[in-house]
Amino acid sequence: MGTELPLPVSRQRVRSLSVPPMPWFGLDIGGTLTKLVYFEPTDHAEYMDTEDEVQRGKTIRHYLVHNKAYGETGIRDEHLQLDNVLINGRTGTLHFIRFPTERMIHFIQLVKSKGFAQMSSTVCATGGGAIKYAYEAEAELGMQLHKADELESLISGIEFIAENFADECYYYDNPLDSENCRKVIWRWSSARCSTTDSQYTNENRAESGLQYPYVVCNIGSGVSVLVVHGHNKFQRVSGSSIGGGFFQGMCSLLCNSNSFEDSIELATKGDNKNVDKLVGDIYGSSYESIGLPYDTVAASLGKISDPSDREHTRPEDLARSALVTVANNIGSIAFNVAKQHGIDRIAFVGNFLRVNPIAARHLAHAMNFWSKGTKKALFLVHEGYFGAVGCLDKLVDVTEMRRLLRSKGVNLSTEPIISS
Ligand SMILES: Nc1ncnc2c1ncn2[C@@H]1O[C@H](COP(=O)(O)OP(=O)(O)O)[C@@H](O)[C@H]1O
Ligand SMILES: CC(C)(COP(=O)(O)O)[C@@H](O)C(=O)NCCC(=O)O
Repeated sequence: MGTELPLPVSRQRVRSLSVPPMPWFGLDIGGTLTKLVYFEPTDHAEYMDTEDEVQRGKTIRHYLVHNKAYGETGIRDEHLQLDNVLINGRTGTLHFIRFPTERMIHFIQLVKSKGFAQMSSTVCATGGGAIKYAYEAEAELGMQLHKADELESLISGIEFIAENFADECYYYDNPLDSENCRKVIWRWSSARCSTTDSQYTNENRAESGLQYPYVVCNIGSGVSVLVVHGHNKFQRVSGSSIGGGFFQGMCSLLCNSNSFEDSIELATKGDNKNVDKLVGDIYGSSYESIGLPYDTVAASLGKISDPSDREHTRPEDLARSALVTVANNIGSIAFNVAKQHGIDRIAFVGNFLRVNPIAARHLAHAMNFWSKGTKKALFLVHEGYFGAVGCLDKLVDVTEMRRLLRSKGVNLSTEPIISS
């Protein structure tokens, strides 16, 4: 049976598919943050939505779209809202909501108390929490999650958004030059493929509109680095535990910071040169023969190894050092992956980059500097939401597969759909 499975459908065909009942949610339950994407259809007139579906949509819309904050910790990122999105054959608006994963049980109770569980017919879920909280969610709410793999959803979401929204990707020109730094839109789907490795071709471009290959570096609680060769073809090649969780943990310990936003605010006011030892501090100049400039960090926190230094250390400088250390370390891993695979484009995503242009600019500089300008760090506006979008977008492949299997007379069970 496996060999008879159809290839994924092209986007041109999706309008003709029968799709699961509305409303649709994509939920990415991560190590720190849960990301919820709500699709609000705007094309009821064209489709035969049942009265029941339209009514459900109105009730959920009233709660989600009329508010920007939910309970104590839920937030809707209104600035990220996408209108006129064609997803799984339907047109509508994507709304982006987040809350801390530690509130997940509370969230399940809230959904139950508002009676949304019976209403939301299609909840696609990904991230570690889709496994960890599956029992509670399904038992408490009496519904089944459509589970999808975290990294597959991530790539699927990146490709869906980057293909459909021309202004999604950008890079930095002169990233560390405070006067001349500027953000430049990168038209990913129309730029020429610039890979240096002849084994990679543009063969998939016609299908997806994007160029391959590219590297994705997802900076969430931890870090995953993936090489994407083509549509649905990727490999996780590296990772690190020194990511967003480590940064916030360090700021909590070193600076008594209670939130990510506070840590970023501190780091913005700080100067890591007060606590980090630079190449210039050791050499008195740059280390030219191996190409290390004067202002490269040689040793993070290297200036405060003596206990007496602690009295004069400012929390702002420590937060900045933690931020730069994490960014440089990730930059080094991502650059080495790109170099090893001969790839010139590295897309950095994940919520560590939220309200965090300092980290993005350090990453951009690192890619530029170490590749002598041949490799480009790309950033995406929807930073941490790609997994949630991707698991929703993947619904159509699963639906199509089920429909075709049914049409071939295969008796499908009522097990949750698990795409792996
Ligand atoms: N409001 C926030 N609360 C907590 N962490 C945040 C927040 N905004 C950004 N972050 C950063 O984003 C990281 C989580 O990124 P995310 O991509 O959502 O990963 P995960 O899926 O592991 O939760 C945190 O470790 C932190 O560094
Ligand atoms: C385990 C994870 C995929 C979970 O994803 P996250 O919730 O951090 O976004 C990620 O944290 C990770 O890849 N950590 C690094 C593990 C390592 O390679 O060292």
